Amino acid sequence: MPSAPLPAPHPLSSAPAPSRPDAPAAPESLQALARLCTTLPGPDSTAQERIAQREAQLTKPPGSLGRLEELTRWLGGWQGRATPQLERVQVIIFAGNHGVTTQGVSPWPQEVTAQMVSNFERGGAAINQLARTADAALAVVCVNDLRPTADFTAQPAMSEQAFMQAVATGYNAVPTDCDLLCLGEMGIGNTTAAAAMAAAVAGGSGADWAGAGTGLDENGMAHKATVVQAALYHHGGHLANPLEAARRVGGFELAAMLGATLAARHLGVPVLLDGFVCLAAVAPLARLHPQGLAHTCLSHCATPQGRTHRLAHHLGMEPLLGLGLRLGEGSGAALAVSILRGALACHTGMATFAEAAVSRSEAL
Ligand SMILES: O=C(O)c1ccc[n+]([C@@H]2O[C@H](COP(=O)([O-])O)[C@@H](O)[C@H]2O)c1
Ligand SMILES: Cc1cc2nc[nH]c2cc1C
Repeated sequence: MPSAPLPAPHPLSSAPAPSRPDAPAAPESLQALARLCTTLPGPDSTAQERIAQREAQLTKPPGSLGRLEELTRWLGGWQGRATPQLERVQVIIFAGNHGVTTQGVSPWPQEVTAQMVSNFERGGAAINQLARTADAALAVVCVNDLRPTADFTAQPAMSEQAFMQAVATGYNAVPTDCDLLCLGEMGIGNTTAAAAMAAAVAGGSGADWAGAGTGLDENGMAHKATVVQAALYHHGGHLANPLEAARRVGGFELAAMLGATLAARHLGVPVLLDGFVCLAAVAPLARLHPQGLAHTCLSHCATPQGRTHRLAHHLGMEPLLGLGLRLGEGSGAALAVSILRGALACHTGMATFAEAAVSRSEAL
């Protein structure tokens, strides 16, 4: 990826970079994974405090940059930097295939997953253009070599070993030195897996969570809802355990996104999540730890009434954008990078009241 010139650094960024915590090795069993999900580091509160102090000195009415101010604190808190940076932004697309496609839940054939991976590699997809404009590196990871999961209406999507391997693939894919991770996915049929995951984590029926995906009509959606419902019946009480839900009704790329999000937490890397599939994949982290998704930010929701918004609301998350995107690939996450760059540019580039000789309001 060609990289644009970096912005002039704020004087504080010449301070030595904090040493990154070494993440524990990828967990090898479901029990070890559950343990790692419940022993999560918190943000750097000193960095957050210093960011808030500088924010209060900048030439603007307090709070007037709205969510941008909160985003700068979020970035710095999880990076462990009083001056956050976005020099190395990484988009990772995890690709996987789904046995449940044999039930006719997607209007597209399974081979489109591999074909789109080739398209990503040749630079022809939307995410290639959006990652380039975000000045982000792009990596594509085919999970389980794109061999499909089992049809989860009749058996678990993955064995414990295959699930743990997919989690480790995601866990080990996160560069230790990146400043921000954008997650994306590609997998024909994965909105059915995401719908089942959403039902398992947030409750509700197949009809509550089965959407149009890549373009089903009303009849197609009704059929997809019955397929999800059949999976919910089949796996029953096992789905109360969020990691078992991810193994039984998730998918390879969803498991990898869960692993990547967990590694990012242990590495001090904030994460921008893409749409419905991405959110459903990482939702187990929120069920296992009350702050399990605090280092993540949901980049977008297609519509305020839609399923992604409903799931986000259930998880206490507020999307940054609402552009009607329903592509996947990490497209919304890549677009949201520019919002973070804007927040950071204001925080590092604005003059303080003292520097600019602007009088402060006595009333505030
Ligand atoms: O991220 C989303 O919100 C989203 C919504 C609809 C479709 N997709 C993408 O479409 C594919 C899955 O759609 P489907 O209909 O085959 O389940 C997969 O590659 C996703 O990236 C993604
Ligand atoms: C063409 C196509 C591109 C995609 N990108 C992400 N999901 C996708 C699904 C399809 C079908």
